[in-house]
Amino acid sequence: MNQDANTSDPVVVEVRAADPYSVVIGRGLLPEILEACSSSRTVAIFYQPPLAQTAETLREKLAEVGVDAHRIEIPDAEAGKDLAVAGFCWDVLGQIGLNRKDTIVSLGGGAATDLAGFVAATWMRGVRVVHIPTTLLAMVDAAVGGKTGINTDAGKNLVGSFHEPAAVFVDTATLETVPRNELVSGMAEVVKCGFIADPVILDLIEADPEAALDPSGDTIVELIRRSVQVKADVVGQDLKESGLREILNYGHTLGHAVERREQYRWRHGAAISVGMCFVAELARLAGRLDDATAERHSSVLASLGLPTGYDPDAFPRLLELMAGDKKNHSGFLRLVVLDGLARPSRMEAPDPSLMTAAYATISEGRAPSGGGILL
Ligand SMILES: NC(=O)c1ccc[n+]([C@@H]2O[C@H](COP(=O)([O-])OP(=O)(O)OC[C@H]3O[C@@H](n4cnc5c(N)ncnc54)[C@H](O)[C@@H]3O)[C@@H](O)[C@H]2O)c1
Ligand SMILES: O=C(O)C(=O)C[C@@H](O)[C@H](O)[C@H](O)COP(=O)(O)O
Ligand SMILES: [Zn+2]
Repeated sequence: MNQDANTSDPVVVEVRAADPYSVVIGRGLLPEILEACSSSRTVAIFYQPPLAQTAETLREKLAEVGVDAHRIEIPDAEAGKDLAVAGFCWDVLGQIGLNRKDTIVSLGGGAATDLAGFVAATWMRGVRVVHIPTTLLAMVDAAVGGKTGINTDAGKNLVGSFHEPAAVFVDTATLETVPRNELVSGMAEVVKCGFIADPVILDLIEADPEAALDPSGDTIVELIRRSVQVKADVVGQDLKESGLREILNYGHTLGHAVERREQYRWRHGAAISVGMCFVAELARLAGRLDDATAERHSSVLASLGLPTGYDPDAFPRLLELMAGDKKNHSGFLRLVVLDGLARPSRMEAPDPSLMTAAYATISEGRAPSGGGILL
């Protein structure tokens, strides 16, 4: 959102939901952001600490067009997805008098869009939210589709709401300050989109993984556009995850368990990278996925620097944690698996011996405690 960044014509992906909205992808999107917010009398900008200067620039520009804009810093990363932080945000909204004609803006990674989206969903039973995702992961995934939430002692994202944004502004110039490990983490969700729906994504990454990770290159913009399109197509058909949307949870059943076991010190993308390798191997052992597609998981994820296995001793605990997954029915584990490339399906009540074997295969040779990969 740097006002000095080179501008070019933005690409727009439409989310054809009940209340349609646009995901605008480009560089230097400040004019579009101001236009999206300027009909509100009051705007609250919830931002993560590294975005303080950007938040101040946005606040000043909104003030120049007569908006009573406030910037409110939230704790970084998963520490922000917390009930006490949501309570703090509600208090601030009360103090600044934000009402149903007004707008909440999120500025930051997926933890910021999830928290601000949740606060917007609950304040006055729902106010407008505009997302400005600033990590790769938030651009391709968290800012689109209306899933909002916080973590509780019972698990990750167990408290939340479906609350779609009024608009999403993906300013790719913001990627230039994102630490490399966060870019790598975001690539896991990009790869997910490749396996579940758009294999061209995998071809682009395999052709040159370093180019894919270049925050100012053309490849990353194409990967963002394709991933956003995958997500938009899915959530446009099934906002509330009554069926199709579950495919976006590919790799997340084990991945969320790893995140919790690591007390959120692992990056989300690193954990779901392991989760995708696990379900690929499980589907292969169950005779549902061909060897080449299964092996392609670990090769493409490893080429980006993502982990493909985890602590060999952790599986009993991970199984306990997976029992709380939101996709489970009637006490049975339900996993998203592939029956082929871009052919997502479900596996219900998986054979425990196959799961143990799949986990052992991906974790072979790993050090206990996950090998210290925090990514
Ligand atoms: N709602 C959804 O559909 C959805 C989808 C995927 C992930 N998620 C959630 O998103 C979260 C992960 O998001 P994330 O990976 O973006 O993590 P994050 O929000 O924790 O951000 C990662 C780090 O990058 C920093 N950062 C953000 N933008 C920056 C910038 N431009 N320059 C420098 N530093 C910057 C942040 O301050 C943070 O330290 C998880 O909680 C996950 O559950 C939600
Ligand atoms: O949008 C979705 O639907 C997803 O599942 C996207 C996931 O990448 C994302 O991590 C999401 O937050 C997971 O949601 P949850 O319902 O499994 O908590
Ligand atoms: Zn995810």
